[in-house]
Amino acid sequence: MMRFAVRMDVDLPRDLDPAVVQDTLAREKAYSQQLQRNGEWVHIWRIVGAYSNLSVFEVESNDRLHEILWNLPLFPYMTIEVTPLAVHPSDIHPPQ
Ligand SMILES: O=C(O)C[C@H]1C=CC(=O)O1
Repeated sequence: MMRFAVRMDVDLPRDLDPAVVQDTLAREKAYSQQLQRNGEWVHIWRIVGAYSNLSVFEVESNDRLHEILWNLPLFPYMTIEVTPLAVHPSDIHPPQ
């Protein structure tokens, strides 16, 4: 398994139809929660003071992470930064 920290910054256009915004946010929540249930989206944290999140993904490949991110309903309105992670040698709770 490969682990990644992903920062997502959301920037919704101010003139976007409110019905489209509502539908997109509902689909984004369902999509995110499904991936959390299946174990690929391990953590999601709000970044204080920003319409942004910091998430950790555990996936089988770069291609799988790309597929997940590409299919985010909010993808057209996001800037995404991906950081690959390795286990730290000082971690007293290293992942299995
Ligand atoms: O609110 C966000 O950070 C954007 C997005 C990521 C997951 C989700 O449900 O919404």
